[in-house]
Amino acid sequence: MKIGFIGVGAMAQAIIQGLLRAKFVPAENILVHSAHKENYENYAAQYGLTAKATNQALAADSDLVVLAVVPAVAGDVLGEVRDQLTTEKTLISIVSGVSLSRLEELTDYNLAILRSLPNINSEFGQGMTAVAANENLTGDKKKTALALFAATGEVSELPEDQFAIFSAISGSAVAYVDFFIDALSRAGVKYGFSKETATKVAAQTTLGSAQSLLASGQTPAELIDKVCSPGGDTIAGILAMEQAGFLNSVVKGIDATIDKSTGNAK
Ligand SMILES: NC(=O)C1=CN([C@@H]2O[C@H](COP(=O)(O)OP(=O)(O)OC[C@H]3O[C@@H](n4cnc5c(N)ncnc54)[C@H](O)[C@@H]3O)[C@@H](O)[C@H]2O)C=CC1
Ligand SMILES: O=C(O)[C@@H]1CCC=N1
Repeated sequence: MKIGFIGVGAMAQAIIQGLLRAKFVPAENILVHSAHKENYENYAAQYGLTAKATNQALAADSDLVVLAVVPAVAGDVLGEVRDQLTTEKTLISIVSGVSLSRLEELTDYNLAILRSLPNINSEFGQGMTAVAANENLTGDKKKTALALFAATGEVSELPEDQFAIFSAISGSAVAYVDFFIDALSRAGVKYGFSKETATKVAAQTTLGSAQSLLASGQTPAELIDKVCSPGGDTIAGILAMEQAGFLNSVVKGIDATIDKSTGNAK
């Protein structure tokens, strides 16, 4: 099986690294093409992938074609490869905000298509990907397309009308969680920790907290209560964070993300 990536930017590279890590297919069965020859050729050479000279050549030689360009060029790129996307192939789109019906309109109404929204943690097998299949993607073809993302982390089938919300609290939220880790780390630096130590402590604490939350089956609020000793330090910190608007600032960030991805941003 050959998997071709149109676009080899940050997200495509994370998926490719996740697939290589999981040995999902041999490296040479991953085909790549993007806008800048020197970038995709060097990347392919570095990891033993196969560089293709054009989007058409890539699509013609791939069983699964992963569309991994920014939304603004997705229509043009699909127009370019429309003839090569024959119905024995599967198209996987990771493009935010482009619906299955739009993808069908831009290609072929008989083509099997998986719309997905991965996150960058796929690189280390820790991804969280939402998927929605069109009605042509069934049976073994569907199993294979889902297996690609399962090789890089967790996968959840979701109705398309929830994709923008998912994208905000997963795809984009990787950045927001890192923003929080950086804030903790800077606070450590304020009190004299080196940035390196503070970041390691903050990141491991975030990782451990997320793992404990998932393992415990409890709600975040229940775990917060366990840490807040009566009359203790943590409740003082929680109240000060709330006074500064922590919860609302997070929700406002998610509102802005959803507005931007649904075209409602001012
Ligand atoms: N970065 C992330 O965490 C996530 C990104 N996405 C989606 O992934 C897609 C790509 O995003 P990034 O990787 O962040 O962007 P990026 O800017 O890092 O990568 C875009 C890639 O597309 C290539 N490209 C541009 N025009 C092209 C053309 N005509 N033919 C072939 N390749 C072309 C560029 O050379 C580059 O390799 C977007 O649609 C985004 O919505 C989805 C979930 C998470
Ligand atoms: O920022 C973006 O537009 C993409 C979609 C989700 C994560 N990155």
